[in-house]
Parts: sequence; structure tokens; C-alpha cells
Amino acid sequence: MSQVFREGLLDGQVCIVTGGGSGLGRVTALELASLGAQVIVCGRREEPLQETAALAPAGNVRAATCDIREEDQVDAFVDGVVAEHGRIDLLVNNAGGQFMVPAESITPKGFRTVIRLNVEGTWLMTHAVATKAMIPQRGGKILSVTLTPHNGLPGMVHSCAARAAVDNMMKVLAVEWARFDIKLNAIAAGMFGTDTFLTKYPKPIVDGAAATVPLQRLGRPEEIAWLVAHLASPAGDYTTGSVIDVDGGRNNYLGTWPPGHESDDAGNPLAEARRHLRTDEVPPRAG
Ligand SMILES: CCC/C=C/C(=O)SCCNC(=O)CCNC(=O)[C@H](O)C(C)(C)COP(=O)([O-])OP(=O)([O-])OC[C@H]1O[C@@H](n2cnc3c(N)ncnc32)[C@H](O)[C@@H]1OP(=O)([O-])[O-]
Ligand SMILES: NC(=O)C1=CN([C@@H]2O[C@H](COP(=O)(O)OP(=O)(O)OC[C@H]3O[C@@H](n4cnc5c(N)ncnc54)[C@H](OP(=O)(O)O)[C@@H]3O)[C@@H](O)[C@H]2O)C=CC1
Repeated sequence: MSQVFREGLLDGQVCIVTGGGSGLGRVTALELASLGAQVIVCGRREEPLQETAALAPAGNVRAATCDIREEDQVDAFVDGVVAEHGRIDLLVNNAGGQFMVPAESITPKGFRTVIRLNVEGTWLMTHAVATKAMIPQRGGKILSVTLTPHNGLPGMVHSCAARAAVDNMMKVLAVEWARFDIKLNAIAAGMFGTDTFLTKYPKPIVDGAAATVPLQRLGRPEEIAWLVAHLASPAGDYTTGSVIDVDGGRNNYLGTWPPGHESDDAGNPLAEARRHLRTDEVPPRAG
């Protein structure tokens, strides 16, 4: 049962969540399923996908392997969903990722790997779902998980370039495919305490992450899932072409307020003293 939305909110919807075998994708798939949607999760590995399916009490999550970088696999996967369910109402492009290294250490192959996964994989899924289901049925929603801060993350230049491309892809398609009533948005995630986030990156970066967020904590995966459910519901029918930041304020300011060296002994922000003008200082009126 959802902690936020009413039962049956998404009854009858057919939703795909890529990368639904773990982290944000799993929690999102289970939230959509708890609201009545039929959800199909895909990823490269069968086992985690089956685990997600087994976690849905109503049995309305189905697992299917698909590498989003391979167009034959994407075509077969989307054809299979349309053959079984007749339509697709929501695609969540959540599968993605990168490795964190200084830019000068990224080889041409490494750069290509990250662009191919995040940009090309997202494009292949988006194009297949639109042409095979959403354009013929005249409607649907596509959400792509990208990242903040939008001015970039040092150590992840390939991924930052890729996610900026996806943000823009959603905006352009929101204009082109408005005539088919397809709504597309990007959800730019800050830092979320998923298993991958907590184990993949260097420990000092993980340990220090919350301190770089104005709200002073990592995001909780359900905070992405709830936004996806909101946008999938009628509440999202007028939102398209947006990049929605879910990042505890991190995109606006890299740190807390006030920073240590700019606060008084009580931790209050420093401020200049107000200059009070006495009446005998008021200059005489000109003329
Ligand atoms: C602050 C953080 C905010 C964001 C958080 C999140 O997103 S959390 C969620 C994050 N979730 C995820 O990221 C999950 C998804 N991510 C993944 O599947 C992988 O990280 C992937 C994107 C590399 C693709 O994997 P794959 O199996 O397709 O590829 P592969 O392994 O075979 O590598 C291909 C090539 O890439 C290069 N290269 C790779 N690693 C390094 C490195 N450490 N060093 C240098 N280079 C590296 C290398 O060129 C390699 O070729 P080589 O030299 O071996 O011939
Ligand atoms: N956690 C965070 O702080 C942030 C996460 N993000 C993004 O959010 C998304 C989810 O992240 P998170 O849950 O933390 O990470 P995970 O690593 O748990 O999720 C990535 C998922 O994508 C799947 N995947 C990877 N490559 C492919 C592929 N080629 N084809 C199909 N599926 C693939 C993986 O499954 P499999 O390996 O079986 O294919 C996995 O389930 C990612 O795009 C991530 O970059 C963005 C900002 C911050």
C-alpha cells in the first residue's frame, strides 16, 4: 500500500521501468504496482528483476531481460509488452550509470560506454515505446532519470554530458510529440542512498555526500518513486518538457548555509550591521 497515494490510482496503466531490478528502479516499480499498475521491469540480469517481481504482493510486476543499448533487444522487449498488454502508458528510463574517474583518465572506449548507455539506450527505449505504442494509441508519458547539479560533477564528465543530453532530449520530444499527447520530463536526481551509490564510489565521497546537500541528507528512493507516481497520475497531465530537480537543494548551492567560516559563535549567518540614519544627519532638501 502506498504511504502517499490512494489505492487504485493507476489501475489499468501499463508501465515499464528500466533498471527495475535494483535501487531507484525497484522502489519505483513497486510503488507503481501498489497503485494498481501492471509493471514490466527490465535490465541485463534476470535474478534481481525476478526479486523485484517477487516483492509485489499483487503479482503485477513482470520481469524481462533487455539490454537497452541493443536495438534488437529493445525492439523485441517493447514488441513483447505491446503483444501482451496492448498498450504502454508510462516508460521510466531509469537504467543508467557511470564510473567516477578524473577526465584525463577516461579513454575513448570509456567515454563511449557511458554515452551509449545513458544517451543511446535512453533514446532507443524512448523511440521504440513511442513508435510502437504511444504514437499509435495517441498518448503516454515518458520520464527519464538524470542528475544534478546541472553545472556538472567533477569526476563524471562523461555522465554529466550524457545526462544534459537526455534533459534536452526530453524537452525537444515534449514539443515534437505534444501532437500525439505524449508528455516527457526528466527527473534530475541528486544523491540517493541506494546500494550502488553506497558501495560503488570511493568511501570518503560517500561519507561526505550528505554534507554537500542543503537539506543535509541523502535522498530516499521513495522520494523519486512518489514523484513518478504523481506524474503518472492525472496530476501530471499538464507537466511536459520539464527537468524536475529532486536533490535537497543541491543544484542551487553546493553546501549548507551558513558555512562554518561565515557564521557567528551561535551558528547564525554573519550580516552587516544596519546603518541607522539619525534625523539630524538627514541632508537638507535640494533647492
Ligand atoms: C555522486 C554520484 C551521483 C550519481 C550516482 C549514481 O548514478 S549511482 C548509480 C550508478 N549505477 C551504475 O553506474 C550502474 C550501471 N553502471 C555500469 O553498468 C558500469 O558502471 C558502466 C557504465 C561502466 C557500464 O558497464 P559495462 O559492463 O558496459 O562496461 P565495462 O565495465 O566493460 O567497461 C567498459 C569500459 O568503460 C571504461 N571503464 C569502466 N569502468 C572504469 C573505471 N572504473 N575507470 C576507468 N574506466 C572504466 C573502460 O574503458 C572499460 O573498457 P575496458 O578498459 O575494460 O576495456
Ligand atoms: N543513486 C543516486 O544517487 C543517483 C542515481 N542516478 C541515476 O538513477 C538511476 C538509478 O540509480 P541507482 O538505483 O542508484 O543505481 P543502480 O545501479 O541500482 O541501478 C541501475 C540499474 O540499471 C540497470 N542497467 C544498467 N545498465 C543497463 C543496460 N545496459 N540495460 C538495461 N539495464 C541496465 C541495472 O541492472 P543490470 O545491471 O542488471 O542491467 C540496474 O538495475 C541510474 O540511471 C543512476 O545513474 C542519478 C543521480 C543520483
